[in-house]
Amino acid sequence: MSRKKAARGKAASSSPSSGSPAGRSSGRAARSSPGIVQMNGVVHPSRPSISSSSEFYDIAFKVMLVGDSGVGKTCLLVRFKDGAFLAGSFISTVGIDFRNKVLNIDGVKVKLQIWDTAGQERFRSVTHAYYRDANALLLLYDVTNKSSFDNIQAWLTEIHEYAQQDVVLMLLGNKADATHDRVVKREEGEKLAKEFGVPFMETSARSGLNVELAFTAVAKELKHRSVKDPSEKFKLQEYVNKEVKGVGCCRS
Ligand SMILES: Nc1nc2c(ncn2[C@@H]2O[C@H](COP(=O)(O)OP(=O)(O)OP(=O)(O)O)[C@@H](O)[C@H]2O)c(=O)[nH]1
Ligand SMILES: [Mg+2]
Repeated sequence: MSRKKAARGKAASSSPSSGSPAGRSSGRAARSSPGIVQMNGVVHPSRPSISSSSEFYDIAFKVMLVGDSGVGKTCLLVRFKDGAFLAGSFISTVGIDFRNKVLNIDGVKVKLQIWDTAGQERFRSVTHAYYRDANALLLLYDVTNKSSFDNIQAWLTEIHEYAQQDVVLMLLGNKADATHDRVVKREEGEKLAKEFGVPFMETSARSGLNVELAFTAVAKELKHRSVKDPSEKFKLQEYVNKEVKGVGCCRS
């Protein structure tokens, strides 16, 4: 059977490979299932599945959330996974955690294994160990916190040092709902993203603005790269520009 089952887990102290169910199931599948080809940690089944369960998937990718402590990485993931906002007091992530979500991208079930990293400096060495396994990175800053924006350049340096060269990267300006506390303009985010040639959008884990879009765009790009169908044209930047919603527009 070519379908793999998605899992949920926590891996605060485990190593990238031992703590990664996608990695483990990919390896097993590559050895035991004749219809599967494994490339770069990605599982490619050779025939369509007969299952319609959302727990099963065709291809799997690892996505990492990075950025300063407090920018909203955990809230963004919870919003995407559970459709809810984690209100109340701020509980900083310790080490690293992950959640899985399967998306249907043009008829292909794409499993995203999303790693939620700790933004605090003291966990940086843990985060470094996970970069090389990531297929995509969502780099967040907080539009109400100037230093989180100023630190983006340092994050990009770190990404260039530790992540794969072809990693899919997207810059997200989170907390776009907080209009009264905003200190970073959308145009500033756009300018920085342009400078570094990365797609950009503002998000809000609180309102849900562009949250689904951020993950879907990344999933589409990864699926496009892995399928390599010349008849299929997909440009991440164009897709984002077309689909992105502005503050005060609507819930996503
Ligand atoms: N207004 C607003 N607040 C948000 C949003 N996202 C997160 N927050 C708040 O920001 C604080 C930090 O959110 P987290 O998601 O825990 O931040 P984090 O990036 O995971 O932080 P670390 O785990 O320390 O790296 C919490 O108090 C959240 O309620 C958002 O979109 N809008
Ligand atoms: Mg967190």
